[in-house]
Amino acid sequence: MSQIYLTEVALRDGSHVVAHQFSSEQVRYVTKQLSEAGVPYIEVTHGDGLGGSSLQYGFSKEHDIALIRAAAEVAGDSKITVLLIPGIGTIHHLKEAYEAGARVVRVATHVTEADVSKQHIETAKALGMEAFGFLMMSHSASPEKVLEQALLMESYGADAVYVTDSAGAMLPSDVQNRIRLLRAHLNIEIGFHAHNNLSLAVANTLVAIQEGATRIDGSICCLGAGAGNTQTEVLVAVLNRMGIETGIDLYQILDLADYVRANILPHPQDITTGSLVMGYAGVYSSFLRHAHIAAEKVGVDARDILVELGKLNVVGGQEDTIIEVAQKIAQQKVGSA
Ligand SMILES: C[C@H](O)CC(=O)C(=O)O
Ligand SMILES: [Mn+2]
Repeated sequence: MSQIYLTEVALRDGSHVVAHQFSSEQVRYVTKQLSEAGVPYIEVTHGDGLGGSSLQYGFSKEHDIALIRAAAEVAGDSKITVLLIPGIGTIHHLKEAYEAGARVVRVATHVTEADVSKQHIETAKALGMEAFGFLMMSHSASPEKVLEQALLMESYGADAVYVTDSAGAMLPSDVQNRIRLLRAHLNIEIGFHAHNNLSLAVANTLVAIQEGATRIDGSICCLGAGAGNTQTEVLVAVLNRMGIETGIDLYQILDLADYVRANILPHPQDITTGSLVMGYAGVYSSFLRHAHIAAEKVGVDARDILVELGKLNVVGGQEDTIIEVAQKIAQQKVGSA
């Protein structure tokens, strides 16, 4: 079986969990340990990507560029990766990130909107970066639609395309159908990004690998939005047992997990009722914290908000809808009392 290349996403997807309050010191320490453990790709950005620090998504404690620079200083042989959602992040942000030391970009679009990634992928390639497409909310489109959109990213010059289970809603058969179809038709590598909202992240990741994905995301201690991602240290142990090469040292990654658990995690990354309902209803994982805040503000059940957001097929970038939905539920409650 081919070598698997892991991207550690705790310093980006985990940014949602810490309300985007990572400091340069934390980023420097974690990046150095990840690099020494042999993790090849380390993603460092605001949870919503370059330019995400805003009223809509939450302000960062420190500028993305300062965090990227801190990581790049200690990254050794690992590559610093950034996430960019066109419209939130711009070409200007991408060039700044490159100058600060980022060498890989994942251009993330909603699964039906790959056409907006063209300019960003082409610019990244012109800068000499690796450029990957990242199709968010892939559970919500048919395998054929995911393939159509992945082919667009390939035609723009992407080096790989990720099937992204943003809501942690995919069943193993959903992963199998999508990765199998992509593997049969793409000439570039395929990646998979999971969320653990239904406790399926490791299992789904193994299905993706079995179907030919060679680029996998993990977050140490599950430090990612919702219930977190595929837990890096668990995945490394499982892949070791299966004889699949990752180049990552198990004991070093376990030591770092102990550090992150003791010093960074604000709370254990359990599958809470909120995150479980997200997987069940197919809601974007980074909405969890916003839904809890809206529920408390308006005095309604966060689960009702999440179920309604699932029905509305709300996508990333529509965070302002969360409070509107909460208010509507509160009004309905008053009306029916
Ligand atoms: C901006 C999102 O948090 C990207 C991501 O990690 C996902 O869709 O999942
Ligand atoms: Mn994610």
